[in-house]
Amino acid sequence: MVDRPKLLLSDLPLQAQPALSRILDANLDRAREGLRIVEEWCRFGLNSSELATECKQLRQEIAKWHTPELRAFRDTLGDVGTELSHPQEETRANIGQLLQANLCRVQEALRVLEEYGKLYLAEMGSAFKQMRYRAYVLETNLLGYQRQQKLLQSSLYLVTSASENLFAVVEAALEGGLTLVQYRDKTANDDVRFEVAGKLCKLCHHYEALFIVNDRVDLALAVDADGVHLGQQDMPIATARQLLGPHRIIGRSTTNPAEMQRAIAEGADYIGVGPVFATPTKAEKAATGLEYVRYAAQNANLPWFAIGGIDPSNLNDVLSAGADRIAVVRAIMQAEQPTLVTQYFISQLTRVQTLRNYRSHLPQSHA
Ligand SMILES: Cc1ncc(COP(=O)(O)OP(=O)(O)O)c(N)n1
Ligand SMILES: Cc1ncsc1CCOP(=O)(O)O
Ligand SMILES: [Mg+2]
Repeated sequence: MVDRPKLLLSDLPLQAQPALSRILDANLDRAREGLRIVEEWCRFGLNSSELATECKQLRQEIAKWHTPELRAFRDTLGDVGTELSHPQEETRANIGQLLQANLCRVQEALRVLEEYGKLYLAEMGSAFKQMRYRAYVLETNLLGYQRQQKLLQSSLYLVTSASENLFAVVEAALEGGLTLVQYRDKTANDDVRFEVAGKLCKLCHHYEALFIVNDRVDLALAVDADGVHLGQQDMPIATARQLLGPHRIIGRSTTNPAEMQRAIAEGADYIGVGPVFATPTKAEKAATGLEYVRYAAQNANLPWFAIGGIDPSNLNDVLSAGADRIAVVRAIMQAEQPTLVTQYFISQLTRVQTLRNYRSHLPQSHA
């Protein structure tokens, strides 16, 4: 038996009853529909029973307030607002936008229910205020979960270098299927960095790729990036976590097992492993060689990216040493055809990941 609150519609002035009921009815519908749309993605897109359950519980709680008394005033034909829609409602560029739009719709509807609900029944206002906060938490958790999932799915990481064709090259790589980009510019002024990072962030999000900022937590926050990459000389992970909150990604560079273990203990979401080979992009850092890649393959229990001097000609050596994720600068930033190089890297990385995954499911005697 659903425990329905007792509504006191008859206590209201007569002329206000239909309008108030229609507002509540329409917004109860709106909130429930929006949540259903988000729930479907949590369930089928993210396979997250936790997030899907939260959507469902919120929906069910809202449904308790959707009484026959309220529905009785529904007058769809007489609703002057059914024709009104914003052009943005007609198109959704990607899942991120679709989720954002529907979460926003849910939060707006909950706010309307909170305010008009107070005229209806005192408890309704406070009940919907609680639900509105739950919707905010849901949004943050969903965003964080999406980021971690995307990170796990990313096998190729483009770290940018200053270039006249920066946006064209990054877009070409995104066209090739790239899902993880780091903005790295060691020399530009802050005003330039801010402008470029903001534009790159938008570009990456348009392609549903993650956007990470090198070194600078403040810049990452300023442009609403998905996270930050910190080297051994950059700020401690714990401090960055405090500033960025629990749902953004923090990466750490490592060059040896001790740094790797420390980064894991400190709560990094991923690590860089290298420079594997000597590279002019990071000339001051000695190469770790493939030995450290082998160590990472055996010991790292978080996503790790082999980095440093990797290109199509030596990719196989890195993969044979156990890597299944790589990060590159020059191989894409200086490529004549960044889309093709990206596609080549991703196809090779996917091949080894599929093979290793298959082998890991074989009985020991066949592996
Ligand atoms: C994925 C990834 N790994 C390592 C690094 C290097 O970071 P850091 O040691 O801080 O050096 P700079 O990039 O800041 O010169 C990286 N950026 N990305
Ligand atoms: C930033 C960084 N950190 C370790 S190696 C490296 C640069 C890698 O650049 P490239 O792919 O051009 O060798
Ligand atoms: Mg750094």
